[in-house]
Order: sequence, then structure tokens, then C-alpha cells
Amino acid sequence: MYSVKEAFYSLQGEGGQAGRASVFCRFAGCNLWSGREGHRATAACRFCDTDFIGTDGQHGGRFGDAEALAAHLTALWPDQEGVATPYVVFTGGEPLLQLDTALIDALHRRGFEVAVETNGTLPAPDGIDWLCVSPKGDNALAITAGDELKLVHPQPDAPPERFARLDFRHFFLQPMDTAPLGRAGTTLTETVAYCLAHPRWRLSLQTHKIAGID
Ligand SMILES: C[S@@+](CC[C@H](N)C(=O)[O-])C[C@H]1O[C@@H](n2cnc3c(N)ncnc32)[C@H](O)[C@@H]1O
Ligand SMILES: Nc1nc2[nH]cc(C(=O)O)c2c(=O)[nH]1
Ligand code: SF4
Ligand SMILES: [Mg+2]
Repeated sequence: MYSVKEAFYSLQGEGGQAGRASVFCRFAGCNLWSGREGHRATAACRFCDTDFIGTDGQHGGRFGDAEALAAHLTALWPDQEGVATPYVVFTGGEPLLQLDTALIDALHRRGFEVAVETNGTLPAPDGIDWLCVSPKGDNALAITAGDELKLVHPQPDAPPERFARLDFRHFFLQPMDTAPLGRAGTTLTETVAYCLAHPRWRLSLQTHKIAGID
């Protein structure tokens, strides 16, 4: 059984695949925060910008097996002529609480490339085509290699220097959106300054928020 908060078709907003048409599958639940505002201040991850509680979002629900969820996600992909490679992004919440090989295989059989956005604290199943790890504070990483490491910045307990030598193809710093925390931020200026001083890191903006899309 898979619990999905919402599923939607949009453009990948962040990281090295930014701008790419994608089906998003947002799993319900996370291992670093309950999702309740009353628990945010004491959670292991405290700056989350996402509602991942329940299965009541657009195209959300409970799916009994991998075939059922794969068929549901395939129906959200518009290009049935096979011109572009279909792309699905599993996120959440924390997708590695639920994503398994059966679901990855079912999407591969339907022609999809499979991407994952994870906090990196749980082991990943085999077969992921684009693995994005986004470390959270001092929570220990179970995944130390992948396609991109995308660090939300600044986090006092997660300085970029701690991650710069891990085995990733791309290193991104993404300014922390402080709106979920109820305050205006200066994180963009600070993040730009860090990238200028440390060329290992590239800037990742949340372009879907700029574009006003999901
Ligand atoms: C909501 S998380 C879900 C996936 C996974 N739990 C994780 O943390 O990577 C999706 C992406 O949004 C990023 N993110 C969450 N809150 C953010 C914020 N306030 N500002 C910028 N990026 C944020 C995360 O770091 C992650 O890369
Ligand atoms: N357009 C868009 N791109 C995204 N990239 C990562 C997202 C996420 O919430 O994991 C996200 C999202 O929520 N929307
Ligand atoms: S780990 Fe990801 S989903 Fe969980 S609270 Fe943090 S940003 Fe949100
Ligand atoms: Mg998001």
C-alpha cells in the first residue's frame, strides 16, 4: 500500500533537471517531521515548505500495489507520442519511506525515468535514474553518493563544507525559503555570496515558485 498526498504534472523547479516536464508523486509522511505546525520547532527538520499530511491532495490517494500507482502516474503524462522521455519525480514528505523496487520497475516498464528527492537519511532502492539528496541539519546521511546534492542554505548545523567531498556529480545550494517560517529572509544574498566564493557549488533557485506553478 502506498499513501500519496498528491500527484501532479509540472516542471521540475529545482536542481540540475530544472525546467524539465515531470510527473510529481508526493508521498505522505516524513521521518524528520510530523508535518504538524505545533511540532515544527522541535522537529529534526524545521524549515519544510510542504504539506505532506494525508492523502487528500490533487490526484492523491491510497494505492494497493505498484501497478495501480504506476498506471495512475502514467495517466498524468501528456505526451503519448513518445517524443520526450517520460519523467517522474518521487518526493514527499520522505519518499524513501515508501518507494520500492516494484514501483521503480513498474515505471521503467512504462518508459519513465525515475527521479527521487530525499533527505538522505534512509537507504535507497536500486534503479533510481536521478537521485537528489538534500541533507537536513545534523541528521546522519545513509546515502553519500548520487547525482546531485542539493543543500538548503543557510543551515547553521549543515555547513556546505561538510558535504563538498561526497560522491555526487553536482553540488547545488538552494536558498532557504523562509516564508513557511513566517519571516522574510535574506537567504538569496547569502547563498549567492557562498557560490561566488566556493565555485564547487552552483545556485539552485525554486523556479516553480517564481513561475507560479505547482
Ligand atoms: C519538501 S522536500 C521532500 C523531499 C525530502 N523529504 C527532502 O527533504 O529532500 C523537497 C525539497 O524541498 C526542499 N525544501 C524544503 N523546504 C525548503 C525551504 N523552506 N526552502 C528551500 N527548499 C526547501 C528540500 O530540501 C528538498 O530538496
Ligand atoms: N515544480 C516543482 N519542482 C519541485 N522540485 C522538487 C519539489 C519538491 O517538493 O520535492 C518540487 C515541487 O514541489 N514543485
Ligand atoms: S525532510 Fe523533507 S519533507 Fe521532511 S520535513 Fe524536511 S524538507 Fe520536509
Ligand atoms: Mg516543493
